[in-house]
Amino acid sequence: MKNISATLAVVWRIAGPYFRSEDKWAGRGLLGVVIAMELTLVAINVLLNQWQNRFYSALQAYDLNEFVMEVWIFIGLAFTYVAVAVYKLYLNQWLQIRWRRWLTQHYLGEWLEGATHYRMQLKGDPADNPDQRITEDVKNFVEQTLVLGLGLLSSIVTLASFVVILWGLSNKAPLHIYGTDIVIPGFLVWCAMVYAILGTGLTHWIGAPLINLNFEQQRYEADFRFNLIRVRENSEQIALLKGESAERGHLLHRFGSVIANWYAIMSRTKRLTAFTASYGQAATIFPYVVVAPAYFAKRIQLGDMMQTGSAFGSVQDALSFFVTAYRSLAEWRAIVARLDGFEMSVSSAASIAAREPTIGVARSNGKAITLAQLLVELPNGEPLVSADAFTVEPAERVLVSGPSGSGKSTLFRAIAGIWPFGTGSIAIPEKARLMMLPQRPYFPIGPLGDAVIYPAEHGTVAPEKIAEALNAVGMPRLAKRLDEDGHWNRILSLGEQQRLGLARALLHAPDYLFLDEATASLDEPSEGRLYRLLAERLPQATIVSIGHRSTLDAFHTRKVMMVKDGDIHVLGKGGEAAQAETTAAR
Ligand SMILES: Nc1ncnc2c1ncn2[C@@H]1O[C@H](COP(=O)(O)OP(=O)(O)OP(=O)(O)O)[C@@H](O)[C@H]1O
Repeated sequence: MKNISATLAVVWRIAGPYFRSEDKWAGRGLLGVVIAMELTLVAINVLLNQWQNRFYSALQAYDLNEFVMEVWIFIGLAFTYVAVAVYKLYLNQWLQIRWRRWLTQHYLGEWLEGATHYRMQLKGDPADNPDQRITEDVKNFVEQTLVLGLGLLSSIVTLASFVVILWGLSNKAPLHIYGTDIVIPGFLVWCAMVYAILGTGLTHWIGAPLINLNFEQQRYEADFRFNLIRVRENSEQIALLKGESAERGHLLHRFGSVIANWYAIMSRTKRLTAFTASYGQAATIFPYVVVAPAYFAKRIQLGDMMQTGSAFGSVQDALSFFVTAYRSLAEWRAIVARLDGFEMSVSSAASIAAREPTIGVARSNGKAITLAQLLVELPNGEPLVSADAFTVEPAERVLVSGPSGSGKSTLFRAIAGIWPFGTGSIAIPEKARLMMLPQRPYFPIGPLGDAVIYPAEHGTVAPEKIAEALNAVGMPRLAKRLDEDGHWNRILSLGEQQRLGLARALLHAPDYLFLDEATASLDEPSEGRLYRLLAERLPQATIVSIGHRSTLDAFHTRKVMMVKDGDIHVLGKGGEAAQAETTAAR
């Protein structure tokens, strides 16, 4: 019970916001109409149940006129039923897509807000595979919540209506054993209840492990898919290293978990189906057996008997709602748990700054970037880099060097404001625009022109300007292919990607440009040409580079070393001593 109310609280937390959103009137309106239609269907079922009594009584009495009239009534009821059922489904689907659209936009917004998606990964995110949450889980949540919610409502109303009918019928057909009437008020109701509750209880007992098994299955399937995607994305590396056999081993190992869990699901489902199928079969005959003594003692008519059978079936259907919906209920709870995990993870990643001491990145009135008492840590709390009273003046050209793994890239991440682990502060001039160029720039799949100007949107930069920038960085061939669609990270060599990265920097013209080994894959003369190009085109920009090549010194006005100090590195001014120390550390 506690579990159910906890699940319902979570469902309300996930579902509620849509019905309070800007689309609330459409959502509430559609939901209201669908509920009204669901109730209309229950009402028609009640009328059909009463119709059954009159119809079979007419048959038993060979009353042709009554028979013909009942046929017309049936046609009227059936026609209404079909019309309501069709539009109930149609409007339900309409509500589903509107709700799903809103929820997807909402989740995408929160996941992509700031660097939440990145922080979720850094924190060793427990809500694995956000792609699955935002696609399948959102879709299934909306679908199943409506199916189960409306099913529950319809069951409750059906139960109430047919309990009244069965109660009345019980008075007509008292329990008749060995020639004596035993009067138990509403005994047909009690029979139906006991039968259904017994069935529900046993089903829960047999089917409970399916909840967890289904949850695990989704996880294993998603892991398997994710690893296949990784192979596809890294197929060149794998082919070069002849890693196919290792990959096959890893993939089959992961697929093994899918299979093993599936066997467990099969075995449990077999037991559950054996029970629910037997239960369903027995339910067909059970009510007739119960009222047969009264019928054969001629205490009731065929019409009463048929109406009892159908009313009994409806009460039991309503009560057995959990029996028949068991599987979907189990899946639904698993979906709710996954969406809940996703929401928790998003909000925990988004609110890291509010909960833990973090690196404060603030806009200031000053003209320089200043690092004060900065200690950058790893996600597990280990200290990595420290910097204090370190300033980068406007238009300066700074080269940061130091051993591999000393934390240079992580320091850049901290300055960009996406690395929250650590303490201290980073001040950035109020209106300064920063741009980070990594060693491997990211290009969205699509037209080349859009890939170059990313994250600016399509059409915001004139094609001639893009073509000119590509010419300037030595890629005239690509300047003619701006409209061509492609997966540019796969098509272009790393050196070419780095040239495109610099073209992006020329087009965005940031005030501060951070180059994290952004030209490391180019030959030295080309690297030199590109640095001279940056100096010529972006004379006011401050450039901070990370690089290992000594040839880079010529393009920078200051060189700063990462100096080892115990377990961490300190960002300090370059000098003979520092240089010697870092060399020794290598
Ligand atoms: N997300 C992360 N989780 C845990 N450790 C990390 C993470 N990112 C980086 N590290 C660790 O932080 C250390 C510094 O990494 P970083 O990439 O900043 O080094 P670097 O000085 O730029 O190295 P290189 O010169 O090789 O590029 C490394 O030991 C790395 O393993």
